[in-house]
Amino acid sequence: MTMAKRTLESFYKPISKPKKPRIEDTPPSSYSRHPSYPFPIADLPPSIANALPDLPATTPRRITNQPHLDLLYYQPFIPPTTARELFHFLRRELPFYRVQYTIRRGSTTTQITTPRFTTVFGVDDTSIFTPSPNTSNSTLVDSKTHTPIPSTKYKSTPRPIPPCLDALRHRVEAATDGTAYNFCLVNYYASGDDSIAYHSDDERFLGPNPCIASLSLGAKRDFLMKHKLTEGVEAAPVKMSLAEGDMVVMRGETQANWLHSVPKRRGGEAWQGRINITFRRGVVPAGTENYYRYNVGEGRVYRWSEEEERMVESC
Ligand SMILES: O=C(O)CCC(=O)C(=O)O
Ligand SMILES: [Fe+2]
Repeated sequence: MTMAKRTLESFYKPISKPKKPRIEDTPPSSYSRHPSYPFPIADLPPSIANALPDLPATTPRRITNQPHLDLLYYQPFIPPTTARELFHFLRRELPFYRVQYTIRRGSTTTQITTPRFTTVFGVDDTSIFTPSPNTSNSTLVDSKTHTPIPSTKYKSTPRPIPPCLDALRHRVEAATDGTAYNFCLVNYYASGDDSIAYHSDDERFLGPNPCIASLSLGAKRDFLMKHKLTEGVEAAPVKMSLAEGDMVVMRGETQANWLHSVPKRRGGEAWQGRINITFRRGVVPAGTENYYRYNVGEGRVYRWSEEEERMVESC
């Protein structure tokens, strides 16, 4: 075994002891458990939880200057210090997936790997998790009869929104005219190579004129919108540079008429990673199946490693 080299100078300097964290800096984390979670999910630390009642940080700008477009733009919804802390917290504490699926066109099948990490919590309007102060006890019941859901109702395993995201949901609901959201989808774009292609968020699952609230944390990325272009409609494309803490709410006829995307990006700060959280209200079981199929899938669970500074397979 070789001894670690020390410079001559260092022999005359006292070796600094690693700093012991002060008790008040590191309150013990509490965790929420549920049989559907791959591991317990931490609750928000007081430094973030105590900042939530002050949201939104600004009043939104309403954008309706294009046909069928109805957006609310908060710049920001969450102020910088809290947004930074929330970004690191969620990246570290949530389970993520890199979903693979195949698409069949005629006789050819193509294997697709979703070009970002995803995760989802929630269940559509026809079912509800029984409210319980302890997440681990909450079970799925019919939202009308309150009788237990038969295990055959869903192929997927719906998961209750963990308290750390539920607290955020309450603030977002209060800010968006009391819209009740029952789904929380989270995307993690690890670098500029990660993206989401042009799409609209399907009316079939969300009902007509759905309201979708979309929060950005971490690296700034472009959010592009273009009209689906029905005959005789002239609409200019929209480009927004979404910064940490910003929130865009898409409402009214927006989903029915516009597509949106986050394109791949060279350079900039994209390599630092970006989290996007969308809150939505699913109305039919098919929506639940679709969201779990494409945002959780059946593959491996990933978890952020502070040591390796990347998503690693969780054991
Ligand atoms: O990352 C974003 O800002 C958009 C995400 C999105 O459109 C989606 O998850 O449906
Ligand atoms: Fe979307």
